[in-house]
Amino acid sequence: MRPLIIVNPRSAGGKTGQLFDGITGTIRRALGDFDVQRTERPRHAVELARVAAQEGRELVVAVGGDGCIHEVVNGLMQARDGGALRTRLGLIGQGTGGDFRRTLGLEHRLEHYCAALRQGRPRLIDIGQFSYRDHEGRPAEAYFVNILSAGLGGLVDKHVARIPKVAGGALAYFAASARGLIESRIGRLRCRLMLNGEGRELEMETRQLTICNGRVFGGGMKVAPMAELDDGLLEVVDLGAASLPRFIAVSMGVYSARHLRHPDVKHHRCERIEIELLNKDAEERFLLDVDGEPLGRLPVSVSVIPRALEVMGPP
Ligand SMILES: Nc1ncnc2c1ncn2[C@@H]1O[C@H](COP(=O)(O)OP(=O)(O)OP(=O)(O)O)[C@@H](O)[C@H]1O
Repeated sequence: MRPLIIVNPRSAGGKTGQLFDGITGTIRRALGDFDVQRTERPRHAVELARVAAQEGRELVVAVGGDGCIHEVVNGLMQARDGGALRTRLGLIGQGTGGDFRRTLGLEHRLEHYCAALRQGRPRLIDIGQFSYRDHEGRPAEAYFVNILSAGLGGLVDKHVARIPKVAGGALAYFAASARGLIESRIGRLRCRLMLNGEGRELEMETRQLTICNGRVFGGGMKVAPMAELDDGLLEVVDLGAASLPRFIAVSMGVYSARHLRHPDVKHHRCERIEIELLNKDAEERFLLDVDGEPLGRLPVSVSVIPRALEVMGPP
């Protein structure tokens, strides 16, 4: 069957919708004939990708930002649960963040994306599976491909989603981050980690705990440079509970991965982690950021599914 291209026309502040027709010729030269579906609403890409995999398509390409990739991965994984195992994921990054493609080693240029689709190396990568509470407090389950975090990141995402991006994505992120920082609360967490069949329990105070399959989040922050997409492991990075000025200094270090040498920052490794928030009064401000999307809140239980999905990486 022909590849399906799923386009989020709203990504990159709506630029993708305007630009896509202009790049179809280049994509066709790389892929041959394909079908296109544009998303009509949030989470529509989950449905489109699931049906595409159930129909037996060999390749589904996400054209959009990290949110679009997240949704397509969720659709492919839902289909995989029903036995549709062989659909590969391809990427043409169009969003503002581009965090997942950085771990994959894909440069943000159309010819590089097309080369990966045409002659790329299919990589079998791990996928995170998690159960959580949605914004209304109802139990829910989903998958992530890059990074799930609890704390400040989810609060920032919530504000990003509410700020109109007319003034530009970067300004919206800056305003949302500033507001998130001011409102940020320290979470008192109880975590249970499993590695090689052994469990251990940790209590910690933190403003941000990240559970990483990929390396980069927040539009270029190298929070887990040690993460490998296919090692069957999750890297857990705790950014600590410092006062705001010190926490901001730690966070700035994440852009160059300097944070790992900071005494406030702790690193753990696991195959599974359960996280519970002990100070329930912080619940509304200690939120989940999942592949850049504000999905809900704690408690969360996360496990890695080793080598679950094939992705077209660079040649
Ligand atoms: N037709 C649509 N109308 C409104 N929202 C949509 C539509 N299609 C997808 N979305 C939503 O757009 C959001 C952002 O998508 P995406 O991540 O692809 O772009 P971005 O935010 O520009 O990029 P990045 O996440 O890399 O910064 C997602 O939450 C997705 O659910």
